[in-house]
Amino acid sequence: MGYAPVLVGVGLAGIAVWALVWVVRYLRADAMTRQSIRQAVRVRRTWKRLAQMLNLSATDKMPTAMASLANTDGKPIKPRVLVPALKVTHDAYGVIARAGCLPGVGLAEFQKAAPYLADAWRMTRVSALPGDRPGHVVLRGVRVDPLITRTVHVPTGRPPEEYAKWELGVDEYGMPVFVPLKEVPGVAVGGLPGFGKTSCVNRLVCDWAPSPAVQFVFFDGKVSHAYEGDYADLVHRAFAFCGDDLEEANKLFKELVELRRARSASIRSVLGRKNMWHVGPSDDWPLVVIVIDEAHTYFRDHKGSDPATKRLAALAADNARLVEDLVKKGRSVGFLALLTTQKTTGDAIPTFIRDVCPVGLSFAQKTADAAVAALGDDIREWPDASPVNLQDPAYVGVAVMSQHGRPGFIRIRTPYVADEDAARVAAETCHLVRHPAQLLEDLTGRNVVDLTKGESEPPAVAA
Ligand SMILES: Nc1ncnc2c1ncn2[C@@H]1O[C@H](COP(=O)(O)OP(=O)(O)OP(=O)(O)O)[C@@H](O)[C@H]1O
Repeated sequence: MGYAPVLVGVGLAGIAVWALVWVVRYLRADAMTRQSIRQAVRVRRTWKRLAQMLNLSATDKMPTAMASLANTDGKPIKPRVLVPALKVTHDAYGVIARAGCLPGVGLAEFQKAAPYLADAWRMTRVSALPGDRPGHVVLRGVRVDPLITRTVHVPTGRPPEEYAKWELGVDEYGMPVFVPLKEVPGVAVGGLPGFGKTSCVNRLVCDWAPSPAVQFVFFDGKVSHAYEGDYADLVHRAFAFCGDDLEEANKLFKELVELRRARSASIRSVLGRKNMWHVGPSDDWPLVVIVIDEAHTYFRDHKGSDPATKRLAALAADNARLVEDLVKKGRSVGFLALLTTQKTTGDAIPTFIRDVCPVGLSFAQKTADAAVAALGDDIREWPDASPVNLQDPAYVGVAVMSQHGRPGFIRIRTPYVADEDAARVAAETCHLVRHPAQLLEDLTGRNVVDLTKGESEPPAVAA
């Protein structure tokens, strides 16, 4: 008994420290997070009652052994009402609650109750998703709509922890969205002008630029010279750049196809594998990211019978053939093509290229047909997610993408990357630029053109 005051004192001190931590966290949080903290407190406080009102509880009529032992007066034992255990955390957008399932109360019941939970918790939306462990669900409540909350991404300038992970932004529940681009040969990004395509690609370039295992080449169909356009700063991190000149583009595409063929011819002797992704990109064998912005410039059919127009038409057809080669055969030897265009219809990006790009992303579109061209026929079955609904200026920077491994589409708020930040990253990382053809020649001791002839196996080089 003599220890009781000490124990009470320790308990009170613990509570005081806990309260102090919370007060400091609350005071240091921004206005949006503070509101979420208050909401999280209310969600916890009202959960027991609310769960029962929404039929998210179970009744256990069988008395527990302890209750039976304690029941000495023989009165019937009252059934127990079980309420799912709830762990609530918060962020700037709202709350994240992890709930345990009960007999008869699972994911389907939580999904059914989601609109009522949203009303009770004063949220714009509540979603119920499978939890990270079996028998659990995650309830995500957002107070502000993450899709119309503009965000900014400041690139760290540090190499990415994982290769080829494309961090895109947050979904409509404020949860981070990323796409693994390992083993992906092509990405097609569509959307009306000024809705954020270039900014979205900028982010990828800025995030990956600090890694020497990635080399970039830019095609910008909107400008004649690199210093004029969106890539004026990023170009310093590229081993090659091409503007809207079809002839120059054709030459550069041809060089890239030569490089692709040379890599295919030598990959086994250099890397000891048939697929670069089995070992991952390296400083000597980097992932070659080919950004083709305003792609329609290079592939558009030119109609006319005069010699100049015929020549342009021939170049455009040849460009399409070359890019098809890079997308269809480049994956295993470390090529990734990122094509952006305003309308991903067949006249802008030939369907034989677009249809082999496994990842498709669309910013706002004007018509349902343009949405189908960008995202496939399935988008007709998900009208709520259609990029046609994103034409309001509030949705600049919002894209639609098909869900990986699940039916349906997700909408993503991509962040804005300021030009100054892109310039900073490019300046800090420009010393990492290497021409992949030169790197291959250093590895094999042979010229890229000789390698593609394949008359004999190139000399073996240690991986
Ligand atoms: N994610 C974003 N969040 C907020 N604003 C953005 C975002 N992305 C772009 N913007 C704004 O929209 C403008 C146009 O963006 P961007 O150049 O990326 O569009 P685009 O779709 O590539 O257009 P175009 O087809 O004409 O090249 C930017 O200058 C910026 O002000």
